[in-house]
Amino acid sequence: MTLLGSISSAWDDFLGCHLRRRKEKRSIEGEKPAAEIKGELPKLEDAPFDLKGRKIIFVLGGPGSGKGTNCTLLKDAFHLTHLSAGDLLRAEVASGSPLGSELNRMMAEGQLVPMDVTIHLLREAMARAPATSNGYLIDGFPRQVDQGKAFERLLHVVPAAVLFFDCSTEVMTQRLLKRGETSGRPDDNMASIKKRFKVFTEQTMPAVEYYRERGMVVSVHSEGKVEDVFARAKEMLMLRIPEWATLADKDHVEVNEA
Ligand SMILES: Nc1ncnc2c1ncn2[C@@H]1O[C@H](COP(=O)(O)OP(=O)(O)O)[C@@H](O)[C@H]1O
Ligand SMILES: O=c1ccn([C@@H]2O[C@H](COP(=O)(O)OP(=O)(O)O)[C@@H](O)[C@H]2O)c(=O)[nH]1
Repeated sequence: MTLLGSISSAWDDFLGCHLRRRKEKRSIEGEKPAAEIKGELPKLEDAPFDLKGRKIIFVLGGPGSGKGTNCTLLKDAFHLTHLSAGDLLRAEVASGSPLGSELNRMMAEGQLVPMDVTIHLLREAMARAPATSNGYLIDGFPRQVDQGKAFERLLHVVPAAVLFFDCSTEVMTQRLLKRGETSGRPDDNMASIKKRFKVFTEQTMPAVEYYRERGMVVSVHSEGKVEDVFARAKEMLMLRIPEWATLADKDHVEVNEA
């Protein structure tokens, strides 16, 4: 078994312990014993998360569709907490932990990392939100139906909406190649981009469809100027969550309505 396979097994095992309350030990072939790898694993808590009245918005869309760009603008407009799952993972990589180096390898390949890592990082970051925060923009998560279900089940919360940025593959490719000139991200190159599109189509789009069937998707066409896309996203969110209209920066609202 490869190290990655071993780690995945350990992760599955670990999650299983929490979800099924079943303890199971597996020996790891390769560089590290299971116990040592498990020592690096996050502890997933299966307990209600106190939202303090805040709403959760999942923000989805293909790689380069504009999730991060719009979350940065929306967070300021509505005084929200923006949590990018990818940024949280990249911070773990930057920490230099052994877990981080495995994550880096998976991300450079465009693969999805085990969800207990992302859910753990998101939960911790959500708990650190300032008291002034009105809600959470969870950017780039869930990447699969099961990830979304696990998030809801483990935190005992239901998102208020799923903001979906709809963009053509051609435009996303151009943006990512341009971003790759300065981002320093190991996955902003043509080979990784192709793999990420495949994962998006095969694994993340079914999650978007799952939420669409639940009537939760707010779809925004994300081609065109940044300010236009942002105006559309903001308007759609205010329609979906009317109380946020009163939170929005009044100048912006007046400009958009003119
Ligand atoms: N409307 C837009 N027009 C042109 N470039 C954009 C637009 N929105 C985002 N970008 C650029 O495209 C790249 C990808 O956007 P980003 O927000 O990082 O997407 P994602 O978070 O979905 O991967 C970034 O370099 C960003 O500056
Ligand atoms: O919930 C998540 C979010 C991100 N990723 C990984 O992080 C990478 C970058 O994701 P991000 O959302 O930062 O960027 P995008 O691909 O949307 O531009 C993905 O390709 C995955 O390898 C993941 O596995 N699970």
